[in-house]
Amino acid sequence: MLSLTVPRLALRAAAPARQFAAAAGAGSVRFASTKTLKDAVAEIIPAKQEQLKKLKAEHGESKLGEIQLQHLLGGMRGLKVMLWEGSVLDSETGITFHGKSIPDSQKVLPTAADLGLNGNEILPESMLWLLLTGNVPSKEEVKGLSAELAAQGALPAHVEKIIDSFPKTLHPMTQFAAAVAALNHDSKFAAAYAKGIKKTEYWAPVLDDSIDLIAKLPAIAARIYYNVFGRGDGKQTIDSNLDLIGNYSNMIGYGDNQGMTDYLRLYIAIHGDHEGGNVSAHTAHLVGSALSDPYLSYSAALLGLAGPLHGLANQEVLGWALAMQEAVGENASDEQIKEYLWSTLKSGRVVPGYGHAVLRQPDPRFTALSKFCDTRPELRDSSIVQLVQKVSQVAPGVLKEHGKTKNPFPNVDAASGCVLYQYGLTEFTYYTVIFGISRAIGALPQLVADRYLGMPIERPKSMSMDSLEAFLKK
Ligand SMILES: CC(=O)SCCNC(=O)CCNC(=O)[C@H](O)C(C)(C)COP(=O)(O)OP(=O)(O)OC[C@H]1O[C@@H](n2cnc3c(N)ncnc32)[C@H](O)[C@@H]1OP(=O)(O)O
Ligand SMILES: O=C([O-])CC(=O)C(=O)O
Repeated sequence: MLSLTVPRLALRAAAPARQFAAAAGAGSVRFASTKTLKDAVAEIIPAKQEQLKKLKAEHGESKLGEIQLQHLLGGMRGLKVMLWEGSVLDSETGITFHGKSIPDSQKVLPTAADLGLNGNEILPESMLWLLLTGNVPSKEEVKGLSAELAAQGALPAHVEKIIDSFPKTLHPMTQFAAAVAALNHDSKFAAAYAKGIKKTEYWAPVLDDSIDLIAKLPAIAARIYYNVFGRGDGKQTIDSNLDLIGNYSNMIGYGDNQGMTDYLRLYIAIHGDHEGGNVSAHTAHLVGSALSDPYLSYSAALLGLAGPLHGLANQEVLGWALAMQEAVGENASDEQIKEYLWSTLKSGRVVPGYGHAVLRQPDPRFTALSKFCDTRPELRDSSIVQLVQKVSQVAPGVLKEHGKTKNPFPNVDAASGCVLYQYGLTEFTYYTVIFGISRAIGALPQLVADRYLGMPIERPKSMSMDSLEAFLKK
């Protein structure tokens, strides 16, 4: 890769980006299509700030909807109350990342093969670049980003010690969130804030911290896996020529399994962002609005992801499907699946992996993961993958008849775990940790945007029932 150490300003072509060079920090710069992610973010900031200014000036008092009591009591469903740049979720067509659907992204984003690596799936680095900048990166840019992440992937000793001190019985997500929070020991943003950095410059150390955190997530996750389940290399070795997930797959002992490594790339790329209102993304944004650094903000997000109605559902799905398999045998008929679904519903539990707060059609992420299974004989022939796919055909009818859920179709969590299981990663209390590596790729770019857009501390108004009654009487 071409890389020259020259003064950054001398090479920068776009005039509006110059004012951000100081915030981006002096250092080396790569020519043309090998610009760094930080350069690429600096370039888009002036236009983004201008867009926000114009929106405020022209529409500051425009209505975006009406707030009814049912919104306050119903988890604020459908209220347009957050700015989120990376992705938008449509209830019928699903997620788009800067306007690109999952199939669009699969067509244009650099893959493992594009970087000369084994595998054909999108690299999460490519998705991260798209989410942060709105642009499709070149292969060279992705390669540069992979190298940057590999260079920062090793854990500080104090974090290793903290992870090693946890009892094996502590849920992997609790360990994950605690280890991520402890990385804030070295937060560049927290240190810069303590020294009095200007508000207009916040975004640069927030981006530095975000990249550093994403770089370290695989090693944290792999160390937890090793400590709790005794699997993986135990040392979290990083190969500087590999992509983020190639390294992660090695660390957890799957480096020789191309199917699993490629599945992890796809999984982590498409679980990254699901607009802003979901519990994990919203939490990162909320905590970040208090100017807590990215490590603290993302640690809080992980604790939300660990809930069974959100990310933990993928763990729940596997446990539920295996219990069904145990109860009815390997080749369950539609009738047996129906009966099992009804027994779950009648016992007052939710069917994990089904329903969604926004989507009203099958989740396109479920479709993408199912398509991955269709292309691989080892997955096509797997009894657990087949069972999960059969359930996805039977459950919507049962859930419609049950008549409660607004969306009877599978969400992403219905599909994600069975592939891990088939590849031998059978410890399903670990599954949400993999989701947690991914969600950083969506939640952290918005923290960077929040800071370059100067978004304020989030503080909605709450009401007691008495104050609501008094208000409504008026
Ligand atoms: C990555 C993700 O986070 S994707 C979601 C992962 N979570 C799951 O798969 C867990 C199962 N699904 C659910 O619990 C829900 O569908 C959620 C949490 C995803 C969405 O919740 P909501 O927006 O409140 O759903 P909805 O408005 O359709 O709920 C209406 C009723 O249907 C019920 N319902 C919703 N989904 C299901 C389901 N899968 N099984 C049984 N009942 C359900 C709700 O519990 C609610 O019942 P209630 O009126 O007695 O409280
Ligand atoms: O959008 C949601 O509410 C939940 C979800 O699917 C996600 O966060 O990926």
